[in-house]
Amino acid sequence: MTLLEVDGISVTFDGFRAINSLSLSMGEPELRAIIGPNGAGKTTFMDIVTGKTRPDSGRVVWGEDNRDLIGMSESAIARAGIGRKFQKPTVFEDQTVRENLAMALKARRDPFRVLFRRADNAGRIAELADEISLADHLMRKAGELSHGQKQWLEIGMLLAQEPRLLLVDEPAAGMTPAERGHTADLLKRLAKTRAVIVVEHDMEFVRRLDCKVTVLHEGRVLAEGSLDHVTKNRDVIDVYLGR
Ligand SMILES: Nc1ncnc2c1ncn2[C@@H]1O[C@H](COP(=O)(O)OP(=O)(O)OP(=O)(O)O)[C@@H](O)[C@H]1O
Repeated sequence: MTLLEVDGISVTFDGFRAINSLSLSMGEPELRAIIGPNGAGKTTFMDIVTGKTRPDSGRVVWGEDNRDLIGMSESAIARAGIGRKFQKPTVFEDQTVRENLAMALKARRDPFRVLFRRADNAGRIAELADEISLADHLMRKAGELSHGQKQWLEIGMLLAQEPRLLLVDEPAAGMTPAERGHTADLLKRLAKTRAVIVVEHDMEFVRRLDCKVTVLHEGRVLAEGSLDHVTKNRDVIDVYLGR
């Protein structure tokens, strides 16, 4: 089913059109990589979907009841089920992995959870830690983790919110090759039950994701398809070679 339908959005900053009639559709579940040269509009696209930037025109249609997200606050969009992972990890370094995950679970405002006071928080923390491969690190301070582990912890904290769509910005940046492989596997696993959009420059990483790729250029979709398909596209080659 279609979870997110971005329909003809445009944004202009001081006369410069950063997003130009961009349309894109995401299924649930689906894993999608968004690539594109610097300034292509990838960050602005995520800013629009998460409510940080309001487009001048177009619609962002969400979920079964076709709700238009435009005009909704960032927090309302997060509550509707869209989680965003920024490039830099923002975990609480002085807290343990367990405490970070517990805080993220507490932040989740689900009326049913409040009503029934779910006693299985410890169980959920264990599940989350397992999912992000930090089960053996629950008592460590987040500040002691490697860069990759911090990124996974933050993904775990987002998962505590049970998002239906996860936007992940350059997850492979700064990671060791082993961490990159692990992160690709994690994202592929997560995308089996939800929608995951990964914005990434590292083509080797995108190849490992083995998913549909959307190439952005000058604020619009230049090509879409498998990585092999888009990298054979003449327009894509020209853009990447700067011709
Ligand atoms: N708030 C703003 N004011 C003015 N121009 C902006 C603003 N935000 C983005 N832009 C411009 O819009 C264009 C798209 O930027 P954006 O950051 O979305 O690209 P990107 O694909 O994420 O690039 P990168 O890969 O370098 O992160 C760029 O030319 C950028 O300079």
